[in-house]
Order: sequence, then C-alpha cells, then structure tokens
Amino acid sequence: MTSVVSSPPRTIRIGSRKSQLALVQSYWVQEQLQKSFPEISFEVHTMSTQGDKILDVALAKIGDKGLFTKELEVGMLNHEIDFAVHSLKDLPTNLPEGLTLAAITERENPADALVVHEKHKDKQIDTLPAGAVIGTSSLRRLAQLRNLFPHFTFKDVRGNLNTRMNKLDAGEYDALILATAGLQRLGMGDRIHQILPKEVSLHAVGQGALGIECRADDTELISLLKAIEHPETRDRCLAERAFLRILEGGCQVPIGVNTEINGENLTLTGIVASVDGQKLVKDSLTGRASNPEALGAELAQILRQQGAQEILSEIFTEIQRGS
Ligand SMILES: NCc1[nH]cc(CCC(=O)O)c1CC(=O)O
Repeated sequence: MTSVVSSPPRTIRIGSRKSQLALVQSYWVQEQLQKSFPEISFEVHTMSTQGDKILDVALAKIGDKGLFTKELEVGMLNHEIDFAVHSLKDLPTNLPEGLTLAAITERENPADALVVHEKHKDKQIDTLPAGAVIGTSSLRRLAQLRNLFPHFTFKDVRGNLNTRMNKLDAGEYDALILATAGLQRLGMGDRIHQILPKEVSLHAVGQGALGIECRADDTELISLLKAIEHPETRDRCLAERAFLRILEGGCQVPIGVNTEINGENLTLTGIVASVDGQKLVKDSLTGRASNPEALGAELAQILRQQGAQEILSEIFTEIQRGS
C-alpha cells in the first residue's frame, strides 16, 4: 500500500471549571463533538477560577466581570487548553484580544425559576406571604422582584446548588430564585415550583445557553465547533449580548432580557432597573433575525434615552463607594 501523508490525529483539550454544573456542561460538549468527530480525541481539563474561590462575598460586591472565565482564558492563550465551555451568561461581552466566541449551543429554558420551602408548596410567587425571605444572589432578580413584591425580604445566597437547597430546606429562606437551566442540567428539575413568566422576571443575557470560546486564530477548531452551534440560539444570544455590551459599565448590574424568533423576525425585550426596584426602564424592539447585534445595540440606545444611563450610573457610584 502506498503511504499517504496526513497530519497526526489531533487531541483537543477542553477547559472547564470544576463546579458540578460546569463539568456536566463540558462533558456534554465533549460527547457531542466526539459523536461528530470520532477520529479526534477530546479531553476535559479542569481549572479553578476566582469565582470558585470567593464564596463568602456577595457577588454583586465583587463586581468584576470575568470572575468565572479568566483562568480558562489565560489557559487558552498559553496553549494549555484549546477551548473553554462557559455558561454563556458568565462570559463577559468583550473578550480578551486573541480569543473568540466560536459557537453557542442550543439553550435550555432561559427563564428564572421559583423553588419553595415545602411549607409553601401551595403558593406561587404572587401568593407568598408578606415578609417571606427570598434568596437570590443576582441584582437583576432582586430589582425586578422588589419592584413587583416590595413586601418580601430579600437575602443573598451563595454556594453551589446543593448548599443553596440545603439552606432553603433548613428554613433559612422561604424560597429561592434560580435559573431553570441550571436546575435541569443538575437533575433537580423536580424542584422547580414555578417558571417565572417574563412579566415577573426577564432573564439574564445568554441564560440557559453554553458559549464556547477559543483562540481566534485556530480556524480548524472554529470550523469543528460550528457542528454543535444552534443558529436560532446564537441569533437570540448575539442580540442579547449586543444589548448588554452597549449598556454595561464594569460590574454586575440589573439588566434582563427576553428574545423570541418568529420566522424572519427577532423580538428583543430589555429591562434596566435600580437595585431598590423603584426605577425601571423596559421596552421591546422587533427586527430582522439576520442582524441580531444591530437590534441589540438599537434597543440599548432606546433604553438610554428613556433613562437607563442614570439608573446605571447611580449603581456604579454606589458600588464604588462600597455600599
Ligand atoms: N451565575 C451563576 C450561574 N451561571 C449559570 C447558571 C445556571 C445555568 C445558566 O443560566 O446557563 C448559574 C446559576 C443561577 O443563576 O441560578
């Protein structure tokens, strides 16, 4: 037989955080790629990120973006790993020089979910009693719920999903607000008591989707990764990310979105709220799904004209003062 010159089979190293959710997501991506490319070997390499180490400080006060992604990005730039799997909502809208968002996978239900203590099993978000202690670590959830339900008490909650559930079941909270997608991926979908409608809570940008980041010059890998991209999720998430990119200014802020695709059209709804839930700017825009980033940017400008910038500037000043 004549020998054929071919490049040696490539091993592709996937970088993942060590959290249970991150591992489930990374192994899912590995499995999908392995099915599409049986001749390539895909290995998962784990790394701790800053966000995994700081567990006792409210996330909103740490304020820095990229808390869950930085170490993985350094690993890619140093060629220790080839790509990283992120919960898209944890991936900053501006990536470091040299890296790119290569693919976005099909999203789970992006909505927030209400999880209740057993004693409230006959209740919904709008029938929980006054003074009910609601656990959330997100300013976005806090602001929107405070606006509609000022009679609740809101308390920060950190730790992995099991820790949070244990705190709820032990009676430290009456209910928690968590991402539907995270609960489903970790096999705790049965704890979802109510999926919050978009009138109650607009979800985070990119919630429920996975973002795959790699070196911008690794064109071979980028074309492989397209095999697991979900075009509709990508269009929706690119509109959401463009909206956030224009509005944000350096920390976790109460910004929520919803997107829907109808045929050729994409509808983006966005909200910017003050942390006390008193001020709230919300609007929707429909345009061609083929130009999602322009739509996101345009909605951001519309909300700015309606006062979003004042709300955001106030939040940045408060955080800088350390309040
Ligand atoms: N901020 C932490 C985080 N990052 C991704 C998810 C859940 C999965 C997802 O939204 O994709 C969560 C937990 C939560 O918000 O309840």
